[in-house]
This record gives sequence, structure tokens and C-alpha cells, in this order.
Amino acid sequence: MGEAKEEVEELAAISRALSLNIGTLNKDTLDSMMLAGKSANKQRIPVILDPVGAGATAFRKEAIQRILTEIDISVLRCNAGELAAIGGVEWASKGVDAGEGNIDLETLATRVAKEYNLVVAVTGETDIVADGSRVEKITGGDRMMGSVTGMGCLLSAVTAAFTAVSPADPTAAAIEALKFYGAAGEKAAASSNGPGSFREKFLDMLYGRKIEENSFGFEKEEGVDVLWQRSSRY
Ligand SMILES: Nc1ncnc2c1ncn2[C@@H]1O[C@H](COP(=O)(O)OP(=O)(O)O)[C@@H](O)[C@H]1O
Ligand SMILES: Cc1ncsc1CCOP(=O)(O)O
Repeated sequence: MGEAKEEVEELAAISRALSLNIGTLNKDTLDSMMLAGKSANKQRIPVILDPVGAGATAFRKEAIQRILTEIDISVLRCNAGELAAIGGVEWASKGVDAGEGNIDLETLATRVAKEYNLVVAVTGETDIVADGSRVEKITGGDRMMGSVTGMGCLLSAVTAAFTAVSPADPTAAAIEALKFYGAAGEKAAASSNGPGSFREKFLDMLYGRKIEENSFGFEKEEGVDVLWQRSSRY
């Protein structure tokens, strides 16, 4: 939520996870992200990176390289086009959209995970989580999720909340976040008529949905409201 360089270090220090998102990148916000990321690393708070439009411009490519090199990232949450840009492979993508290409995403995700020592959560019709030694595929969700701008950014924030309550196991956190998010998308799509009503129903679903999987240390009755309470220190 913060981008002023005067406060981001403090904000990061009172949080339990930091989500860096380069959607509206400029030189000042990049400097602020570097400060926030380093503060989070110092406090051992997990950092989630959403490299929005990573391959779209030289500025974004350089920014992502700088962030990945200087900040310890726990989870890189991206789409296929962004992963291809980070991995330096050919991909036909324009702006923030995933685009199209012909690469083995599991192999690429594993390579990027190893190279930067982080968990890759690459999303699309099928999501892939790779941490360098293990790869998990997550299906589900609904194609409507690809029709609403900001769904990836919101997912990165939700992934940060899951990682906040499981900082020692970001792989499990990313997997559970994706399952949770996809299930919410399916439910919302079942009762919506298009992207407009889907968006509204999806937010309600995120708020009210119970976390059904119990592999993550939650009680069955706990919902996302509890997750948020646990993920904010104050
Ligand atoms: N065709 C699809 N079918 C099912 N789920 C999808 C589809 N497209 C995107 N999603 C879901 O939407 C969410 C956002 O992913 P994505 O659209 O890849 O992000 P981004 O906005 O960064 O491109 C993820 O949970 C993903 O699983
Ligand atoms: C329009 C916009 N503003 C900030 S990021 C962004 C686009 C990326 O959003 P997403 O990839 O989540 O659809």
C-alpha cells in the first residue's frame, strides 16, 4: 500500500509479508521497492514479487533483474509471459498479458527457481509451483479469471498473506494460496453472468470462503478473515 520512500522501510518492518508489484513502475517506486525489500529481508519477512509486464520494456527488464539480484524473494508470482522474460526465452507477449509461446513451463519454472533460490508460482489455465526440487500443478479456477484485470495482482497479495502465516515453507503457502484462489474463482463464476458480476462475486467469495484443505495448519472453520488477522502484526 505504501510507496513513499520516507516510510516503506518502516511499513515493511511492521508487516509479516511484503508484496512488491511493478504494475505502475517508475524510478521512484522502484527505489522505494528496493528499500522496502531490503528492510523486509533484514526483518526476515517473506517477500513476494509480481513482475507485471516483465518483458514489455527495457526499464521493466532491468528493474526485475535489480530486484531479483539485490533482494531475497520468497515467491515469484507471475504469468507465463513474465516468466519467459525473466528466464530469457522467446515468447510472444504484449504488455501485461500472458501471451503465447511454446516452452515447457515446468522446466523453465524450475530453472528460474534454482537460479534465484525462490519459489516460482506461474499461473494461467493450469498453475505451476516449482521450488527447484519439486513441481506441483494446480488445476481449477475459471477462464473468467483471465478476463478481469488485476486478478494476478490480487493473487500475489493473497499469496503474500498465505506466506505470512507459513514463512518457513513458501512452497506450501503458494500451493495453498492457488488452490484457495482457484476454488473461489470457480464458485464465483458459477453464479455470475460476465466479468462485471464475476468481479463482485469473487471478492465476496474471497471474504467468506473457508479454507477447506487442512494441510496448512488452519482449523477447518477458519476463513480468509482469520488469515488476514494472522498475517498482520497489528
Ligand atoms: N483460463 C483460465 N482457467 C482457469 N483459471 C485461470 C485461467 N486464466 C487465469 N486463471 C487464474 O487466474 C488467476 C490469475 O492468473 P493469471 O491470469 O495468469 O495472472 P496475471 O493477471 O498475472 O496474468 C490464477 O489463479 C489463475 O489460475
Ligand atoms: C492495470 C494495472 N495496474 C496495475 S498492474 C495492472 C495490470 C496487471 O494486472 P493483472 O496482471 O493482475 O491483470
